[in-house]
Amino acid sequence: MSAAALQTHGLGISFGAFHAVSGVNLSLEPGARQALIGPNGAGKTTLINLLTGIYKPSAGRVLMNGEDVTALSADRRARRGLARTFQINTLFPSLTPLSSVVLAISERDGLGAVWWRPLKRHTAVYDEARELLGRLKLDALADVPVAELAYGKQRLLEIALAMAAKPRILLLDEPAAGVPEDESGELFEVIDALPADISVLFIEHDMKLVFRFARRISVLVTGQVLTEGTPAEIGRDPRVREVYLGQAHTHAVQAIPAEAAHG
Ligand SMILES: Nc1ncnc2c1ncn2[C@@H]1O[C@H](COP(=O)(O)OP(=O)(O)OP(=O)(O)O)[C@@H](O)[C@H]1O
Repeated sequence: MSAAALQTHGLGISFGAFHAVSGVNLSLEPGARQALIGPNGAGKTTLINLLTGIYKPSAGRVLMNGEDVTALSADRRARRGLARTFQINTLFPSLTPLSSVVLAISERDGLGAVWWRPLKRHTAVYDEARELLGRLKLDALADVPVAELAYGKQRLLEIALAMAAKPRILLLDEPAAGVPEDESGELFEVIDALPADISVLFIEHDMKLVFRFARRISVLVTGQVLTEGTPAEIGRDPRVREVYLGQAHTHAVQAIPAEAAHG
């Protein structure tokens, strides 16, 4: 059996006496489309920060493709194929999608400013950037300044920038946050259609999107994994409904299908 793309054993972090994440065993299979859900303050972003190496854990281990990367910096993990996006937009508003992706590819390749390159390499970077924009359904908008793009398109561009690093694992922190409902489905369709060998873990509060796109769901509550399973298993788990009751995301409870679509 091949090793999980990403795995944690007993992962935890405390801020003073507060255990923000504790005892987390998470496994992301190759090609996963896995959701990480949980009420506000459950520790989802903190867990992503532990996975990427932004935070050093107080306990436990992180493995990529079976190799222990717990001691590696965020940079080293990124170079091994771990990429992420943030809850908040981090784009340069005056650049175009094409120039943004060209810069990201150049950074990956450790190359300096693109205009100093031999023409052949220069063309290859632009070709790769255009192909990536096409994959993210942004090709028609390649030359429009970022500030003029619909917010859903900006969020897709963030994913394009993460993809420019050629990751094997992609962590998406609320990719549809702030995106109007009519655009968020399309955004997740693009995520779903990313290459099958890329493992995706996404944080998402909208249960309709979670149950439509996740093949597996991990539920985090007060820093611990309450349960993990297929959408069908999670949809019929009364404990999951219970943790959402009384939370700001009460509307999420209604959106949890009794019989989830995926098996
Ligand atoms: N650097 C830090 N120092 C102290 N406490 C922190 C730190 N980072 C996170 N926390 C706390 O850890 C808890 C988990 O926060 P986190 O942002 O990971 O939750 P979340 O599940 O992502 O929430 P949301 O869904 O609202 O984004 C919160 O109580 C938060 O205040």
